[in-house]
Amino acid sequence: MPKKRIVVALGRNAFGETFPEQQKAIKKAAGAIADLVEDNYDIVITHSNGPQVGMLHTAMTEFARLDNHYTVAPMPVCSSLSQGYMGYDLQNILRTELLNRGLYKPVATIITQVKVDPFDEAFANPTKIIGRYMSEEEAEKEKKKGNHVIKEEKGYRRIIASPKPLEIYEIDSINALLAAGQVVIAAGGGGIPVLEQGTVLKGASAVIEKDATSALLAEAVGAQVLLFLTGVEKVSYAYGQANEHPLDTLTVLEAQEYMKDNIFEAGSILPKVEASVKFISGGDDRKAVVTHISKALDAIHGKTGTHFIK
Ligand SMILES: Nc1ncnc2c1ncn2[C@@H]1O[C@H](COP(=O)(O)OP(=O)(O)O)[C@@H](O)[C@H]1O
Ligand SMILES: NC(=O)OP(=O)(O)O
Repeated sequence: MPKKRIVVALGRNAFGETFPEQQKAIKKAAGAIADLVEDNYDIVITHSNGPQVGMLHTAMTEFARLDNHYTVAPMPVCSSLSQGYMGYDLQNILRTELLNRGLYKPVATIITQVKVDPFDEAFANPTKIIGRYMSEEEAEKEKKKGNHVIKEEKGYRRIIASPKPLEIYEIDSINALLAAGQVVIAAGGGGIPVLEQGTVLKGASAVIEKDATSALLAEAVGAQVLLFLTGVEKVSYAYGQANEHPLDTLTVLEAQEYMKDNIFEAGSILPKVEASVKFISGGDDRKAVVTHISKALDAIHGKTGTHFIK
């Protein structure tokens, strides 16, 4: 049987928020990915980084404040750091999982830059939540540093601009590794946002929505399947309300109608719906599926998950 290509987008719950939590959580993700390797897929993994990039930026800013030998790390540098350490744990733990199953398959992380438009309206309208919950006092401090915050039920969060991903610069490297039969981890945290200035790529102070980049990545590697592994088994209609019902399938037309009616929550499930619609609308014989991280293989075999259809 010819091999199929799949892009697996791991959500926040695949990592936890601290280093020890991350190592534990990734074991589950590694199990899901190894199942897909055994199921004969060529795999590109991408992942969230909201909590991690926020933590890194706060930590690097504090170091710089405490010791003038250090300078503040700009947000795109923090994005690259998150790709590095999250990719490190993921490739390491996945390698072990594969070896324990008697499979030898190299796993490599690509530090990935993604083009954004300097005139993207998102730069004037920050929406992307990063970092942990903060107290009112901490939120005030962030505002004084020039950062943006919003108030949620459980506390305050930092928000940052989230421009649209336009192009993946390292796509040839990703495709070369895939062609060599390797598992690739790429475009973590939506990719490092960069502005093209002649021959220079200049990091932008932003965090790209990883669901949006996942669709771009799936297109660019010629994937047949885009799989979002998140915290729920299915996308629901009227999530959290009395009339909530999980959806086995969503046609493009239904999804578009529901999006027009604001049925899906921005910043969580909406970007997965948008990305799924974009991906399956772009070609034939494509699948986009949203499910819980523990249900990856079942969902791929059509036993659960929300399946987007034309
Ligand atoms: N309509 C919906 N259907 C299913 N889950 C929803 C819906 N609206 C909001 N959610 C919540 O959104 C979460 C997924 O968003 P998020 O956690 O931001 O994604 P990720 O797993 O990629 O980090 C789900 O686990 C669920 O808690
Ligand atoms: N970059 C990104 O979309 O991360 P989250 O999924 O953690 O928000």
